[in-house]
Amino acid sequence: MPESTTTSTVDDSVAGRSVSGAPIELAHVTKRYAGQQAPAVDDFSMHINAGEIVVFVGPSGCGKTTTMKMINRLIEPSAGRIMLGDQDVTKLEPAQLRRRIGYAIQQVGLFPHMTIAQNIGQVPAMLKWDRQRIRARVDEMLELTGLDPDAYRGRFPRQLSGGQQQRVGVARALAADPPVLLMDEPFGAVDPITRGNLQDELLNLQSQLGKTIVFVTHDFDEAIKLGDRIAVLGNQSKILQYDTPEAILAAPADDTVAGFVGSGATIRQLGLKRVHHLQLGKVATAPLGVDAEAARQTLGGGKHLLLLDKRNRPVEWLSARALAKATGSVQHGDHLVGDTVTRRSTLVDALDAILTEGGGYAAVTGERGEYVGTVQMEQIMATITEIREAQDTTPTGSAG
Ligand SMILES: Nc1ncnc2c1ncn2[C@@H]1O[C@H](COP(=O)(O)OP(=O)(O)OP(=O)(O)O)[C@@H](O)[C@H]1O
Repeated sequence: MPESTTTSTVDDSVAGRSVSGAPIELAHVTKRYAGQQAPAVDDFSMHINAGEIVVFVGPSGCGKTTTMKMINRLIEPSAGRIMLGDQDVTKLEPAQLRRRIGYAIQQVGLFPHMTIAQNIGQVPAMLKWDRQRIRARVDEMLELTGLDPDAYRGRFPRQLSGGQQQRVGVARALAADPPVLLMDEPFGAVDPITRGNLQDELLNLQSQLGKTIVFVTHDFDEAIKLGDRIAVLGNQSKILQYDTPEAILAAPADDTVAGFVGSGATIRQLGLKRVHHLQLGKVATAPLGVDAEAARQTLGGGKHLLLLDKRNRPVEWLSARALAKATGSVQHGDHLVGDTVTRRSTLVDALDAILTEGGGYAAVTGERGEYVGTVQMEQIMATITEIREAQDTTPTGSAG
């Protein structure tokens, strides 16, 4: 007798990553809005692998959001079929669909009169989980998205920064452990530094969770950073190219896609490389409150001392010049650490952080924000030179 195979959606196609997501299949999907001549989405077909992040990128009004919202039936397709694993989404009950598909959007959409815990626990509550299980899940989700449960579960949305609200939005979308996550410009409304951090956190989370994620953005650099695959869409959601970021950058399918890749191609290639591809450097570090004389010995001939808090997180830079005048215990540096990167950050993020910091390098932090090393301007410049040299020797059109 053949061994029974489950209809489990686990797929090990994403190398080295655990996968809990389900594949999505869109077949000949069309959307016609009432009163519109042309369809907003015209005969769209796509297979999305389980456990991958697929980014829809394209000009405003091309149909990205409409296409995505048909997957969870916030918009009903006019024609075509959408399968989630082996289930036809049009045949699922709305509650079942919400459990299977998490949803995070730019406007976040947290309920202002509900606490953070109530917001995150909303779908589990709808699914009638018992209170203890909801409470445990809320705390787990807050931890996972980098918010201290004790500090945040009882707060209201207005008591959080924009970036923290986005984290709660992601926590809420993940609360019922759906295999699929739809994200519509979820980081669109925050400043560039917070945005870079949220992107890093999403990648970190995804490496643990392996969901199937459909992500909509206008921003091609965001697509390169997050996407296992990018779908470049034209009008009426026509798929101009659907491939890995590397393949699209190396060989854009047509002039429109090439226009997206644009003249900043070298910088964009830099967006494919991550900090973990580089050997991290070191600077002298010392805890806040260090004795000035001991700090001078630690610094030796270095230009800057990096001051760390109790949890080894970088907080302030202290220049050799300022340290020379210091006496007693050092409580402050001469400028705050403005931006840091993680090993998952791209070299574009690293370049940004280095320019923000102004000293020729930026601190790299680990999973809990602790200092692990530095990335230096010279390393970025060397990588740019390598990319340019490779471009000069790669014949056009070859996907290297
Ligand atoms: N409810 C609606 N009724 C009629 N037309 C609509 C409706 N929603 C969207 N459209 C039209 O459908 C097309 C696709 O819109 P959609 O919001 O999917 O595009 P998009 O690529 O997500 O745009 P953006 O990047 O600006 O958010 C647009 O021409 C839009 O005007």
